[in-house]
Amino acid sequence: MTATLEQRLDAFRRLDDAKLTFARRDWFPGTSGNLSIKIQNDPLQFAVTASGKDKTKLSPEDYLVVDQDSRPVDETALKPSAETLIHAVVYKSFPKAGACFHVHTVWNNLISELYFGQRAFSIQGQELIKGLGIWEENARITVPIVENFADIPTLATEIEKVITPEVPGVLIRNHGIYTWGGNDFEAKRHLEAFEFLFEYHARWLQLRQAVVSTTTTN
Ligand SMILES: CSCCC(=O)C(=O)COP(=O)(O)O
Ligand SMILES: [Zn+2]
Repeated sequence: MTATLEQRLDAFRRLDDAKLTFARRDWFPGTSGNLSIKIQNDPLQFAVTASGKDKTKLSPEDYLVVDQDSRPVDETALKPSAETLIHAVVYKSFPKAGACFHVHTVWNNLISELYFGQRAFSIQGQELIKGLGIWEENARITVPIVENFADIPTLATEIEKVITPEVPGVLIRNHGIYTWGGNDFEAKRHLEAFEFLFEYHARWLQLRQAVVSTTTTN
């Protein structure tokens, strides 16, 4: 069965909301980023942003519906995001995922490069970890980091190998983050929590270095 018009319009409207919210935060520099909302699992169909668009703007040609092979379900001149395969990997790995968001920010890029040697970024004891749906006392999370392969099928395969149900995100080195959730509300909350944790950690490292330099020179 294919998605109904009502289901498509609902997904497109939700994508508009998420896109404009993230655009206000400058999370789509240089047309980067892509967003999707799942419409159905069996067979998989999801609405995804069209490739190369200015994601700070709304237009009638912003989204299309694709299938499990990332191919458009309808006749369209629009090209799905170049990274649609990664959204498909997320939905196939986690059938409960209902939305998947990808942004490039300075903070997620800095963290991805700083910790690429360990192939993961870990952080503990931060209140915003609860924003990821993890409520245990003094929780520690580990976000995997993969190489930024230019070949998207290779990148998607690498992502498929490292993503886990415990932590709803993956960093791509010097590229950005993919995060997901049961629906668009949850995926947005996860993205905001991740971005807070990345920025906090990067700023904390800077501040600590400044304090160490001041105390050793005085
Ligand atoms: C100019 S950003 C390079 C491609 C990218 O990483 C991205 O997120 C946007 O690609 P899309 O095809 O979804 O527009
Ligand atoms: Zn990207």
